[in-house]
Amino acid sequence: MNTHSVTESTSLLEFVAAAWEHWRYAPDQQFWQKEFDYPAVDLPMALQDTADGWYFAHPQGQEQCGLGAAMRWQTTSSQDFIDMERERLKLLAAGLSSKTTLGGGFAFDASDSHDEAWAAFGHARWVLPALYIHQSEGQAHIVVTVYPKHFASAQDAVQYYGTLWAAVDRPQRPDSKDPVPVLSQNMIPPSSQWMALVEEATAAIQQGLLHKVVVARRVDTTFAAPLAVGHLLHTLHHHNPSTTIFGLRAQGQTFLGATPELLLSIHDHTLETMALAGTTARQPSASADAHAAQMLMNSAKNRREHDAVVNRIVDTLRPYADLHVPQAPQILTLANVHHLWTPIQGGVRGDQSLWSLALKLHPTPAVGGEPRTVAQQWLRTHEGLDRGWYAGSVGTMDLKGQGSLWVALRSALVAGNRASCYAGCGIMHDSDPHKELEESEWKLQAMLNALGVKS
Ligand SMILES: C=C(O[C@@H]1C=C(C(=O)O)C=C[C@H]1O)C(=O)O
Repeated sequence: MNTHSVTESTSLLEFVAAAWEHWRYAPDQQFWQKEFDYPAVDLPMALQDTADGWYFAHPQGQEQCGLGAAMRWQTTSSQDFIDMERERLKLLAAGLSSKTTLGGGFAFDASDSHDEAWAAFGHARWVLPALYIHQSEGQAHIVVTVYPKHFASAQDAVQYYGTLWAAVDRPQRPDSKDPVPVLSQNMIPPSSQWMALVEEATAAIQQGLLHKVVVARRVDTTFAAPLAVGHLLHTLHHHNPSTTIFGLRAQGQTFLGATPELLLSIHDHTLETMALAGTTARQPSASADAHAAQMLMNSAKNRREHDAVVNRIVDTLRPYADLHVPQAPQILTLANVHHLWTPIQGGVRGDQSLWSLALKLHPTPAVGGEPRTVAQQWLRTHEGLDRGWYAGSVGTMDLKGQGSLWVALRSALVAGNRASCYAGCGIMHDSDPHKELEESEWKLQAMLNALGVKS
């Protein structure tokens, strides 16, 4: 970690105070960092108690959480989309450890004008957390990063870190089991209108304007009391153990979900990504479930929908990596649905960072369409929905430019007692609007079940 002259034996808050005092005599050292180990804590609950933070839980059991901000980058206008590649290099030059982890992501459409509902998140948002916690197997590893310039005094700094630490270091709280009653529910757009939109998409494809487009819808639910996001994250994890659970908080609002789809990860010059497209519902009996998966595998419409994603990913990444692409998809089975899935790996040539390659990939035709710019334009003029960060990307990256970004699916924006859940479906020339509506409902279930709401 970064050098500092504060002794190893100091407690977290003593370190914060000492960092501020030392900085007055060594102002050239902008950041002060310290690592320590601690018994595992309830990170979803810590996130719930912190207005600004992020959380990821991985299927293999590791959790990552950032609380508060030592530095924050956020863009509210599409003109100045943040170049995190440049910011990453600046942080390295400032002497921060290359293992320093940032969390954040970006909206689906960088040129979209966002609804008020998404204002807290902006177009893109990355945070270097004041407290970073990585934990697995009952052990937490904590990194404190202090940027003393933000604080008028050591006391100010101690107060800020003290509040964050209080959210972490507290007794286990009982998890509320009862769902919060629903007051009202609103489909955006109403089902019949959404099916008409799917028909329009099909017509545009039949006319040859585009090959595929993913059309989304939203369900807004108002509850009788504020939602507890810590509890929601626990429930999502419990119901969807093979997905990546994410929660991002900005100004007390939370964007959270259980995504099965990796946009891109890069570690040690090896990249991983996937094509995930083509969907069918799970069935109650084992034999019917296996039959449903086989039908999906044999479905010409789903295979074409899937191949559009594989081909786009391969064409985009081939100039930068030696790719291994399986000949045929496999079945990925989740709590509510089966998907067609092609995992793709590759050796990255040169120094391509996560950020630079992810921006080339996003949005894949799994959430946007093909051709990409035509589909984006079609969605802007027809979908009539501000997706915000839904189908955008969320993840973590370190200062070496490594990390993982997921496609923000099976997700909801939660603010107080309101939740907006999103889902979309890949439309091809032969899509049936009724079937697509049904498919969007299976996808919505991941969030609605966690909220205790029947779709
Ligand atoms: C767009 C969503 O999911 C995407 C679309 C899929 C499909 O059309 O079959 C499958 C997986 C995801 O890539 C969503 O969940 O909202």
